[in-house]
Amino acid sequence: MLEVKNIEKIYSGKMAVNIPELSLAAGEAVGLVGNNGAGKTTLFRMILDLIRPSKGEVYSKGLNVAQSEDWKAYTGSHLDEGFLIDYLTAEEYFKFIGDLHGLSEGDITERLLPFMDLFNDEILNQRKYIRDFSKGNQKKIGIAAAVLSNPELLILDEPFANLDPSSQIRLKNLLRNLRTQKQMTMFISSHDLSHVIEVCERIMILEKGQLVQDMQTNENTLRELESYFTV
Ligand SMILES: Nc1ncnc2c1ncn2[C@@H]1O[C@H](COP(=O)(O)OP(=O)(O)OP(=O)(O)O)[C@@H](O)[C@H]1O
Repeated sequence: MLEVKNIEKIYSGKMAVNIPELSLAAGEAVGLVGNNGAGKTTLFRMILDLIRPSKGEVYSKGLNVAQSEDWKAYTGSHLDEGFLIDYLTAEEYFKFIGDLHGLSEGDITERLLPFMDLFNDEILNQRKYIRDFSKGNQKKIGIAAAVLSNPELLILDEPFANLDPSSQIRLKNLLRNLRTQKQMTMFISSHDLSHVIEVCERIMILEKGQLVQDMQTNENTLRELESYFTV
């Protein structure tokens, strides 16, 4: 589904990302963990062609993301609130995204149903612009918009950040359901080790721009990660 080949990103002479090889199979859910500044967002930005690598290429289903637009039709992503249109209401934004994918109002309503628990009556019918929502609620809007098109590939940067504990658990369950019901391929970065392990069957550790570990999740993974990050 996704292949990264010999990718490098250099900022002001400093290597931010340096990954010779990385691939995600269709249907796989992969968690990306790493300390602040490890390069997670930079990697996602290159995968989504939001920034160009200094060297190397990203292929989505064999298409070079820098040379094709076709991958955008089956890719959903939310990296930060910059993805949102903050002068729209949540409903207007969902309609905008739905229109891009040819969805009717009925389709949008139906596809938002699994988000009702997560939305907690604080997102729809609020008569306010996205810019006036809390950071956590903006994140919920962004994640729902990313999932709205029922993408084959879903990329989320720190989806659990800024969410209260109940919302984190609801989001975790929602992502797990998307995996099992729709076989969505997922690439998710997180500082929340326990949640990301529960959603993803494979975990990669990024350190100073390099992939230093790539492991299948099992009952020991949380302990292994905690000991890795204990300094
Ligand atoms: N536009 C930029 N200009 C210069 N340096 C940048 C830029 N974007 C990122 N960097 C640098 O690249 C490195 C990786 O940053 P990145 O934001 O990708 O890390 P991250 O793993 O997502 O961190 P965090 O967990 O704090 O969000 C950092 O050293 C950062 O300062």
